[in-house]
Amino acid sequence: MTSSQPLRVAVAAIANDRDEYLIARRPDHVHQGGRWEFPGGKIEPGENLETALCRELREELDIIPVSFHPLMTLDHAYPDRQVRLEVVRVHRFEGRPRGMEGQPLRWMPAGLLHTLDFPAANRPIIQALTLPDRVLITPDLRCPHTLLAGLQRTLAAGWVRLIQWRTPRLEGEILAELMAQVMPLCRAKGVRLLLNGDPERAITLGADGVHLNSHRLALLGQRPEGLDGQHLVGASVHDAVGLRQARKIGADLVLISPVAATLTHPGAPTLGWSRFEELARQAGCPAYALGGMTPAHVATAQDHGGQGIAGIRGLWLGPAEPD
Ligand SMILES: Nc1nc2c([nH]c(=O)n2[C@@H]2O[C@H](COP(=O)(O)OP(=O)(O)OP(=O)(O)O)[C@@H](O)[C@H]2O)c(=O)[nH]1
Ligand SMILES: [Mg+2]
Repeated sequence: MTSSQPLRVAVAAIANDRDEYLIARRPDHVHQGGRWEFPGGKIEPGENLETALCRELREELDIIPVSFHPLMTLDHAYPDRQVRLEVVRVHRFEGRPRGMEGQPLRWMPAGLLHTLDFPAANRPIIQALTLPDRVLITPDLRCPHTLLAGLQRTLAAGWVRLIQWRTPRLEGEILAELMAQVMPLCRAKGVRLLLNGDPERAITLGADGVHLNSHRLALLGQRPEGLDGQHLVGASVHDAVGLRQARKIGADLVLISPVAATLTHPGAPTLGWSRFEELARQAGCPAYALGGMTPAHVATAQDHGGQGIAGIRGLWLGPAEPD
């Protein structure tokens, strides 16, 4: 096998209605043996992803997937083989899963998957399953009271689980004091917050991670120091060059923009959904559509290989226009 021909694998993240995922233990004697996996297997010559998925799930679990959408495509080089995991999220299936090859099965909550031993290629899949389908970006306001009030109203609505805190006009002590109030509010609701700014500052201020704008991303040679596996690193990208850089530094999620026309950058050229899809498929991590997006676009973004949408409008409950 040459490096230009990775082994294509259909991988199924099968969900039940309690947001648990079905995992199986790989037999000891096979590649990555003994580790947990998402059911699936090699795409045979002449098969497409869908036919391979249906065959593998029948052979391994005796179920028929009924409703599913593409989650992500991952290229990974193990020392002994290159794989391309074509990951699908299965929402509905017929039948009751059984380990047809004698493999142990388990339903696991998304939030506990990271505690188990999976093949190294699986990390972005597990990240994707724990990340929500929308990212709230805060409006660029200067008044801490208005921001705090908007945040409280937004958190009370309960629809946001991940926030990119982007207030470029707030600095120094004012930002530090505000974060000291914001972080406990988010924690109490189980909401994660990424500070758009300097990675060191994000850690000092107790954020759950950092969001890198395209300029900061371009300057980095590696994942920012001090951000461990529990922290998240997000990045803004606009093209294939940005995406490569995001992969290089091990970003956990990317925001791809501008997908559609946006009030924030009026008149700027847009990518459109087909270009978004090309980029999302190369991302190697969950990709969100940004630019002119509202929650009504979540399904469209997912149909195009995205994790969901990011934006201010439709998510933030409070004044959003610059003050
Ligand atoms: N099914 C599956 N394979 C994975 C995962 N992660 C991962 O790196 N792989 C790799 O993808 C390849 C697919 O393998 P597989 O052993 O499931 O293939 P298969 O069902 O067709 O098995 P067979 O050829 O023994 O019949 C293996 O090299 C495996 O290590 C995962 O989560 N699920
Ligand atoms: Mg298999």
